[in-house]
Amino acid sequence: MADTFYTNAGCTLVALNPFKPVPQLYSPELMREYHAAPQPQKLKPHVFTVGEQTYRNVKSLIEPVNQSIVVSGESGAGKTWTSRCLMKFYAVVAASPASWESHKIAERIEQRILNSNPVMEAFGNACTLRNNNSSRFGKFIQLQLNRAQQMTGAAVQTYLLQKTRVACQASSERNFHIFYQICKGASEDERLQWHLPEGAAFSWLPNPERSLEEDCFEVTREAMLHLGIDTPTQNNIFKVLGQGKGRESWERCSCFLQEGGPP
Ligand SMILES: Nc1ncnc2c1ncn2[C@@H]1O[C@H](COP(=O)(O)OP(=O)(O)OP(=O)(O)O)[C@@H](O)[C@H]1O
Repeated sequence: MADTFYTNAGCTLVALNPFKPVPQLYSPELMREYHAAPQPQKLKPHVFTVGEQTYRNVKSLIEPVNQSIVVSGESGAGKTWTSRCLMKFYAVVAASPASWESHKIAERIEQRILNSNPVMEAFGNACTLRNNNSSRFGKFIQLQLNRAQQMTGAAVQTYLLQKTRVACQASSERNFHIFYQICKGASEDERLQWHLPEGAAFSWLPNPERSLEEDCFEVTREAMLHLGIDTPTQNNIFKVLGQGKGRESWERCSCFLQEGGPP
């Protein structure tokens, strides 16, 4: 009721999911305010305080020591959101190189880091009963800084992807977003190539009528392009996904499942 979504519990920041947009809480101006504050912990509790404190820990030590932030909580608590927020924060604060050329390189790295989110989410997230955009995998994101604390790269390691969702979904849940994205977003030509007849229903793509903001194929394609996955490679990927939706593959999948083999 007070619109206060963060509080401290010892050294842990507790975040409450507002379940509504609160743009002023994540503006670049606020990021810079926490970044410039002499003592950010004296400002209101915020995920930017954690981000800044961690950044300063790397900076202040003579021999830099790796820093980790653990984001945990139940499904729908806001972990994905919080991780995205931290990545945006570092993209702003860890990118003020001196020369124009290095500024351009830093900008490209940031863009790639941020573009990894829609791709990971299209292929690894799905609509569940608890969360329309639920991550069905865990991830370890590593942001790499150089000695001047500028972002020079990132690596993402994923684990425990819920592969069985491809073939089995609980009622009222959906398959991975990417399948709905290609079904809804493919052009007539692509439909032919990817074996997606207009208006066809697929037994393992339940609840396609639900229209989610995550169904946007264009965003995924654009992000893939920025990550260096060119259009012919993308087409091959989507073709495999489209072909996998045929009845025969589905039957083979369910057969495997019944026999206890890999889906
Ligand atoms: N700080 C926030 N401000 C506004 N909306 C938020 C915020 N945090 C979360 N949300 C909303 O809540 C939804 C669920 O959050 P999120 O997907 O981050 O949960 P999660 O903990 O990653 O869940 P899962 O474990 O299922 O992947 C988001 O899609 C978003 O709409």
